[in-house]
Amino acid sequence: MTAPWKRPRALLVLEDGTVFKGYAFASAEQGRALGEVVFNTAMTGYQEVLTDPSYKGQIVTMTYPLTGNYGINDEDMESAAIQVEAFIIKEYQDFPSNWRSRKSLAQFLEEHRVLGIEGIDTRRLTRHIRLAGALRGVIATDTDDVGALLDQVRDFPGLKGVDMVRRVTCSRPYRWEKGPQPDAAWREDKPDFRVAALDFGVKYNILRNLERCGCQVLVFPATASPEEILATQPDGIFLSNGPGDPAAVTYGIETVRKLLGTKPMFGICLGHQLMGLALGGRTFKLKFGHRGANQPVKDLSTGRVEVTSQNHGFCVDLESMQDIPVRLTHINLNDNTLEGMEHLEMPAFSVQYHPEAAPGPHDATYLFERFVNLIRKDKGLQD
Ligand SMILES: NC(=O)CC[C@H](N)C(=O)O
Repeated sequence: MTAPWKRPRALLVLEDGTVFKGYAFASAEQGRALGEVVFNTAMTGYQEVLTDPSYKGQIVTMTYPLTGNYGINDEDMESAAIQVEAFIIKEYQDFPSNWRSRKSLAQFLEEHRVLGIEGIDTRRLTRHIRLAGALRGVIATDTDDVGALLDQVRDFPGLKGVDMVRRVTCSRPYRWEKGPQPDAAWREDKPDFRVAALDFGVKYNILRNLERCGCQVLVFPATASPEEILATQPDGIFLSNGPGDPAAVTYGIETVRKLLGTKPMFGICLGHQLMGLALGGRTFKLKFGHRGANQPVKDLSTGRVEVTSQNHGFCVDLESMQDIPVRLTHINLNDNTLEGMEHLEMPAFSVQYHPEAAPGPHDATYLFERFVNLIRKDKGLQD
């Protein structure tokens, strides 16, 4: 690890011409990284954020000013790799202290060849994004030529209209049991409910939660056909989170449309957005998105407020769902956007936020039990 005062200089150039100066604390030799620059307000959980496939195509900055102090462990991976395009922090702490820590954040970024920079005024950056909206940006350690970097950023297509799911979905089906297994067949010796999960960029903690609730899970690539999925005779269908613009995942929308009503269905985040689109609704891009661990969501049937973990830049348009037979179940208390819905005629429900947390509060884990109860009811095991 290079001493802070010897670290390579790094520039962050945003599409509107704003420039930030900092230092690379990991993978400086990568030279450049391009992506949509977004902020996450969680105070902890950088490992889960870095490995969440929903961040593909994005450069993430943490608003919490000190990062790296508890290192990287073996348990908090949300996928097998780092998914963000680059990582921006205020101050890097290179002396991890935690009983679970196996390596430092810098080592982790180096292993995955992902650029990490520090010394950025992340408060200014976040305030800028809040005013201007999420912006495309480039990080460079290999040049000071702002004009050339600006040209490069402006050539970058951004996320709108781009299918990012293809970059993160699994290449073939697999079974999940305490981790990805090499086979893709149900275990006949297990009585658990059988859930087919469509992998649009699934977070491991969702699969862990399904397992915890008594489900065995087969994970399918996003391009799997409805016939292929139904041929395995699942008891329920799960639609995962994932990166990018939901409207660009046309094949996923088509698959969800065909699967709706066949088996109980539960969607999270991108899965929720795809369900909204499959039902005939619309999605739009939020100004700067919701990313953090303290988003207040109201359960409209109980009036209870949940503090939730979130990571999304797109949203299902509430208005567009008005003539569709769904009940709105959850609403965001910060900006009144749609957070959850339930179909009135089919066993299907979805949420925009993350009941699996990772990182974040566990207020909403009851939704996994709700899914299992829906499966139970469908199988005639419960009224
Ligand atoms: N976490 C997710 O599934 C994100 C969904 C989608 N990519 C969005 O940004 O809105």
